[in-house]
Amino acid sequence: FGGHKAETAKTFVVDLDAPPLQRWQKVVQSADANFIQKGIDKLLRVALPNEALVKLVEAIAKDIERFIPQPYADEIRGISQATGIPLGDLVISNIVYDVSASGTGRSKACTSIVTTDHNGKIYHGRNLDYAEPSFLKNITIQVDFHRNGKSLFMATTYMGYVGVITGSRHGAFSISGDERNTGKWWNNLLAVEKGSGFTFFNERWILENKETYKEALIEAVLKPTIAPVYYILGGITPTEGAIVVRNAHTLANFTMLGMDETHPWYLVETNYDPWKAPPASDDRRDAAIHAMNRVGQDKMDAEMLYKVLSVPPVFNEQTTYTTIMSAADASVYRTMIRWDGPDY
Ligand SMILES: CCCCCCCCCCCCCCCC(=O)NCCO
Repeated sequence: FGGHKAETAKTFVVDLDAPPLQRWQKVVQSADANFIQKGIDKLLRVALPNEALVKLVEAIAKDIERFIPQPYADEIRGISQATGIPLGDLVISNIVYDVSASGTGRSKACTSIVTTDHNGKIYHGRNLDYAEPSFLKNITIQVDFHRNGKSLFMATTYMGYVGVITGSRHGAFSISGDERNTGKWWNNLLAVEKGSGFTFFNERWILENKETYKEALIEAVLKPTIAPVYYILGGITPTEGAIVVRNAHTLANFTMLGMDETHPWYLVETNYDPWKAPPASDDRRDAAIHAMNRVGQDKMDAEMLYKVLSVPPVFNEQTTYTTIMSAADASVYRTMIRWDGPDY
């Protein structure tokens, strides 16, 4: 692909003990607000193609006190104050997944893999694929969330996006979210009104508040989300890995490491239910399985997992970044911005 090289994403510290309004100031002070504003405009046009939906989402974004929970509301407000990007645009960008994920969605692509090496060490890798990838590549960052003066968890996000789609809490668990396009966007909006959690605010909440893999898994299974989603979790011992398939309010299904007889040492999730065959038009799952089996458990490590996630079409024109993490080993957390992908 292309002639460019992947680059390591820059890391910023966000101090959870600082007031929410100020937490992201150092992160966004280097941001090109004009570039982000233009990118948001393009991204929202693709993600929210329906005029009725746009109007409803604008109404939600105006009523930030009612719909957006703390501390996220104040964090987004602080980013708006620091950059001059209108608050409503930032709110909509931060909840775009929840209000748009549906069976009528645009192209689907994202891959998460949890694997064990021959010693039982867990590696968790993911490709984050989304609309407007060249914009998103430009704003991809790693965030080292601190509490009590110490690193609590690492996450990969986009500048201005305060939810977490990919993250690892040291010595405990890692988690990634893949889009599940099974619902209807109007049901997602009704769920906002009912007070369910925004999917990637929930994921961040789990990273901030749950101290073990087991606790994180229970939360991912039980906590209602606004949109359907696949949460993929990795732990720190050889059997700790799971795909949690959520239908917004309820659990749809659950697969654990070891359950698949053909490859008990790893789990692969793209954007399709594990018990159904993926569509022939977008079979990234079998491509990933084939690549994992070619490497084999004996040779599996962080570098090999990165190579698996670099095999087309697992790696594709919408891939913005690849993160490799291992909750048991804080030295393994690396996000590569995929400038080596095909131009979008
Ligand atoms: C102010 C910040 C602007 C950035 C907005 C970024 C929005 C990103 C939303 C990402 C949602 C990710 C869903 C999971 C990934 C996935 O499965 N992708 C395939 C389906 O599109």
